[in-house]
Amino acid sequence: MTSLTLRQVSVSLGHGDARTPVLRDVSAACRPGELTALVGPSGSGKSTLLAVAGALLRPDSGQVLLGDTDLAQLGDGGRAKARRERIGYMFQSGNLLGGLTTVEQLLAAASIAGRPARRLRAAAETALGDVGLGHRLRHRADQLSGGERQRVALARALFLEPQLLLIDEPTAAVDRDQAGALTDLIARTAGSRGCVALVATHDPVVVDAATEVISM
Ligand SMILES: Nc1ncnc2c1ncn2[C@@H]1O[C@H](COP(=O)(O)OP(=O)(O)OP(=O)(O)O)[C@@H](O)[C@H]1O
Repeated sequence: MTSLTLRQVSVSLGHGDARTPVLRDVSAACRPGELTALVGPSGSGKSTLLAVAGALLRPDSGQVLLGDTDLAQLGDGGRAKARRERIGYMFQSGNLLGGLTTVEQLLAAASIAGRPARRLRAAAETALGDVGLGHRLRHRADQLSGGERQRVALARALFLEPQLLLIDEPTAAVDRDQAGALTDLIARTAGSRGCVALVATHDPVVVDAATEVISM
């Protein structure tokens, strides 16, 4: 199983006078199979850390180890491959495609990742069943509630079996009951799949369910 280790990661963002140090020598470790909560005040750099961990942003210095691979050392092609093959994202807005059904959302992600989408329909339906959406396979994203959209985004992130699951504020748009259910689902999935789940959050429900907490 693969862990995520950040060693002395520093990142500055912006250009010229607006250039701002956002992460300074951040070190952290996340174990596979566990939910790790990433907490800190607004603006402390949680989303930036997720972007670095997810090979979306290269740090100015430091190591970002996914297993033995230092993502900070990879070129653009290597980082794109790592994103496609090893990392699943669930970001705040969900980023679903309005005109597609829930099943098609997952198949589109598979296609983008270069997987044979046509052969994965049954697996997509199972993944949606796993997040409690087996009765919403033909609904389009714009016909779903906020919580249902979050669950589609989670199913899509998990569908391609990533080693690393990065999640930004999963419970921001849902009620308490749904927040609990979604958090359980993430923790259980990380446990059963053995993937790292790193979750940026302000929500005590998520923090209580986490085995590790990283404070920014
Ligand atoms: N392109 C940029 N140029 C300059 N500064 C930036 C840029 N993007 C983000 N920042 C700054 O970096 C800091 C960290 O932002 P980030 O989004 O990582 O924080 P966060 O902890 O996720 O916040 P929140 O909880 O509000 O989502 C903020 O102070 C922000 O203003």
